[in-house]
Amino acid sequence: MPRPDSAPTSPTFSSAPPAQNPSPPLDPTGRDVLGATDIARCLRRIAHEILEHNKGADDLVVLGIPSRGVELAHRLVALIEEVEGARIPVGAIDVTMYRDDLRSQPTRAPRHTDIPGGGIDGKVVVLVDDVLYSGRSVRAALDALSDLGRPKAVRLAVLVDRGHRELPIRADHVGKNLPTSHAEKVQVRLSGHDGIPDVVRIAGGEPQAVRA
Ligand SMILES: O=P(O)(O)OC[C@H]1O[C@H](OP(=O)(O)OP(=O)(O)O)[C@H](O)[C@@H]1O
Ligand SMILES: O=c1cc[nH]c(=O)[nH]1
Repeated sequence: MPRPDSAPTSPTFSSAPPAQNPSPPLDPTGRDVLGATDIARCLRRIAHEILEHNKGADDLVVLGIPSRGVELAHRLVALIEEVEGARIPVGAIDVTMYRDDLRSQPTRAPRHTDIPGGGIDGKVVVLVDDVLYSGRSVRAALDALSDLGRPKAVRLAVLVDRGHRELPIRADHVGKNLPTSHAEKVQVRLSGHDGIPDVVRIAGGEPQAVRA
């Protein structure tokens, strides 16, 4: 969902076009933990946190991790722009080829990388994703970034941190911390990407009735 005037100018780094996988269905037995209003509120707070930490919008570049991180990145940038009245470079960074589980999941289709015209050298890159779990997607994103340039700093914003990190990675900005069991799955659906109202649902795990 690039903005009309955000077509990247040189340098640009593009891989394959976005894979259009249909969203898997939401688990009808899951429980909704965030709705559209909650998600909007989380994003507004994160936008303010980013500006506060960066002392304004100077040098910011916001990159979403496909797939839903890209929609969230665009939403965050719209909110930051609303506050700052300045255009903020926004794009996407595909992590597929940098994953350490490619051998065990060889069928992952490459997604879309779209680095804004000014590149990332010397910039404060804010990586955006919907869910932070093992941390392996973010690790892959850091590797992908290092092939594209040398940012002054990299920060991480996620809508949901569900815990269970397998790597020493933490988010700087978190919409909602959701303690989960390994057996559960956090399902995020966003109107632009999924064509249904925004929702975060926890699916799977133990049946509600036997939960402590
Ligand atoms: O911290 P991790 O263990 O890496 O898990 C988090 C990642 O998993 C999901 O992406 P997924 O690869 O399932 O693709 P999707 O965004 O298309 O759902 C999610 O969007 C995060 O990117
Ligand atoms: O629960 C999870 C774990 C990883 N990625 C998701 O989108 N949800």
